[in-house]
Amino acid sequence: MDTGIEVNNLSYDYGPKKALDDISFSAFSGKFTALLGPNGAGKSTLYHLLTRIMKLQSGQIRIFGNDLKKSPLSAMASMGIVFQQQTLDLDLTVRQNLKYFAALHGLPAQDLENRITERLKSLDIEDRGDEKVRTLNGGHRRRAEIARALLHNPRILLLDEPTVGLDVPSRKAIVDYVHMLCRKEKLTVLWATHLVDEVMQEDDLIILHQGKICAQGNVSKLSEEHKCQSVDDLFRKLVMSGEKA
Ligand SMILES: Nc1ncnc2c1ncn2[C@@H]1O[C@H](COP(=O)(O)OP(=O)(O)OP(=O)(O)O)[C@@H](O)[C@H]1O
Repeated sequence: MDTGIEVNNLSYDYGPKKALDDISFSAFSGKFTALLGPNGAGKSTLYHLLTRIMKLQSGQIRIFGNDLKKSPLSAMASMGIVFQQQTLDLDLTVRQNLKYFAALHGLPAQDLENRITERLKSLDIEDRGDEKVRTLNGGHRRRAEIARALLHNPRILLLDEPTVGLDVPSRKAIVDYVHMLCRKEKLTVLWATHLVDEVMQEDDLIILHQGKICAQGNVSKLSEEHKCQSVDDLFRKLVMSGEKA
């Protein structure tokens, strides 16, 4: 199993506020790694460092073995990103948004229409392709953003709380789709959430709390080790009670 993301001894502070405190973890190809943490745990800070929106202060990030600081372009080219805040242009159609992204990233024009169609089909929104994003509901907007993030066939998909504000069926559809995609395309998925029901038994889990990792590993193994029946139990035990893994 290839290591898509390797984070070593990463710390980040906003002045006196320590947002990440010496965290280390790996995320692997073909694995859905859930980064679970309550509000303020440090999830967005980590995503901003992984996507180079913010500069590293201390620690190291490797993307498929390459230091993100030393080889930023190849690392970034292998990433698809879905941010917490929606970033589609509401007055463009779904297809226009995807084409604009392709142009910005210098993707070849050849066969682009077909590739867009394929991605929209796989997310079950092909019929909405020529509609302005403004007319779409939150779930369909999110699917369009995922289709866009996958257009350049990245090996890593980073999603920062992608289901915030969605209703339960839309949430479930997106969670299921990304799990399926992860298996099928052997993607390294890092999925930040504060919702325990988005994590499945076969996933890898990182529990982040107040900038520190309180547990990490395969969900089934962690549940067994901590004698927990569910991710919810595990989260309560480790985060609420402050027990260390
Ligand atoms: N620009 C900033 N200046 C000062 N403190 C900040 C800043 N951004 C984040 N923080 C603090 O750093 C900590 C981690 O925040 P971060 O946004 O990374 O957490 P999060 O897990 O993504 O939370 P949320 O789910 O609410 O977005 C929090 O205590 C937050 O208040």
